[in-house]
Amino acid sequence: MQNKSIAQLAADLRLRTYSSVELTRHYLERIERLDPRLNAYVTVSAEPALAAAERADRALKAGEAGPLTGIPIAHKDIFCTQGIRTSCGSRMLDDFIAPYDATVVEKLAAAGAVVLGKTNMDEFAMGSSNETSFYGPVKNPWDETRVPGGSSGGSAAAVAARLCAAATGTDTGGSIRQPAALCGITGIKPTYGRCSRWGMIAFASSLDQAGVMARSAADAAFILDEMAGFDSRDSTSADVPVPDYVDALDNDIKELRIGLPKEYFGEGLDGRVGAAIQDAIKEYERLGAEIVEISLPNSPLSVPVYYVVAPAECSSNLARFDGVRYGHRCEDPKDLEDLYKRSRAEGFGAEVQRRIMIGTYALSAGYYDAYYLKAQKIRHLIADDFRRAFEQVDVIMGPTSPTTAFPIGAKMDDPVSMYLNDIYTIATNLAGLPGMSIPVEPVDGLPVGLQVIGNYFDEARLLNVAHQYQHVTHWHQAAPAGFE
Ligand SMILES: NC(=O)C[C@H](N)C(=O)O
Repeated sequence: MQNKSIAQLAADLRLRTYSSVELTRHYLERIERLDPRLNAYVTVSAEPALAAAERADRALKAGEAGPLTGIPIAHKDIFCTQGIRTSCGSRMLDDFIAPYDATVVEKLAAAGAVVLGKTNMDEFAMGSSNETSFYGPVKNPWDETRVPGGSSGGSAAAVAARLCAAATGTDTGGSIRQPAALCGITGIKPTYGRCSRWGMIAFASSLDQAGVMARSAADAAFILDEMAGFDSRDSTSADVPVPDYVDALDNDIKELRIGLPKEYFGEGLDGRVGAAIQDAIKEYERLGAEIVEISLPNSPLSVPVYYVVAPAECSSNLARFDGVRYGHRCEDPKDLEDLYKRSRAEGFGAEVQRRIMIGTYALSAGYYDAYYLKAQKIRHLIADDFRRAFEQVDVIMGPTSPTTAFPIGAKMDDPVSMYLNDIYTIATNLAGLPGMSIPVEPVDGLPVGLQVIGNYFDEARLLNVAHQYQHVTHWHQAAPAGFE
């Protein structure tokens, strides 16, 4: 069952080949048996999952089922779930149970999806390897000595290891696409504002966006169909009509114009990863696409710009965790200042503390113009590069990440080399554009992701372009040994 697509699972559920309760028990059994190897889940919510599966079975019997009714999924532990702990990968929220569901959670529940549990992640989504989690690193199912990427590493590993049919993720600088690439799955970060951020714990609010991690573009389309849309509770939510993503999958891609930014194929890119990407692009040429060389001249500045803007917003967003209202509170504080200081020092891990300090510094009087304001100006230049590129091409392609999955521990002492994992993904967030990662031919048995970037609100085209590749290749179907 775990290798079937969402469309196949939905068809089986309708024909009563098995019930949603049976399917849910099957996944729960796999999680119990296999997840101790991976640490992909922080919380498994077996009881509510089985109750939701029973409701789904009743809806299926009554003929009231939608495409996701009874399909078991997982949520990144950054989405608030009423009654189920939401830790955000942090000691700060180790015992936090939200009194409400995030809009994305609410929408998927309304569509009948069953939630198996909450997936591990880098603390407050800060990281590219899942090693900053308070709950310990996640292992990559393709090689358990390596990282799964991050910050949505638990979701990526759970999808790759068939411990759920699909999962939610969030992407601030690459957190859906990079782990999708490193775990050999399909991930889509929609346009900023496409999915509601309400109830999604904030890291950098002008960049954060929810999206989908699945085994194929078709599966992702089914989930995004239900997740996307305007939400009046999120002031940055986009009031733009949502097309039917599943309907668009089979569109013809002949004469598709693909832009290859020269900056994405230069120094820093592993040669064999680059060759795998070039092979995938040749496949697109065989499908009738036209290749255009383009330039995104300001994209090399995206990592430094991000590491001013994201920490600045993080330092402001994370100020709310003060030990007073909710979150970790230190024992026996002497006075209010002691309460703040110790609660925050004990509740936040090293990477989160580093970002709060960088952000506070960048926003402080006297430095604001030199850092934050300058970064915002360059952010506009980066967005302008894309605007010009999309006058010439329909989509942009390149590698998602410069290397395959690296060994656990390899980059933890060197934050800059960790940050460079997102060299190809961050510009998309700064511009607010949608991006995807899809698996291509692996290198030494380790997955490689092709990144596809689209114009604003062009998710339907991204999913269509990815689906057409997956129609003629089988990389997305490969399962890691031991998790088939
Ligand atoms: N949240 C993200 O998109 C991940 C990015 N690597 C970061 O550490 O900020």
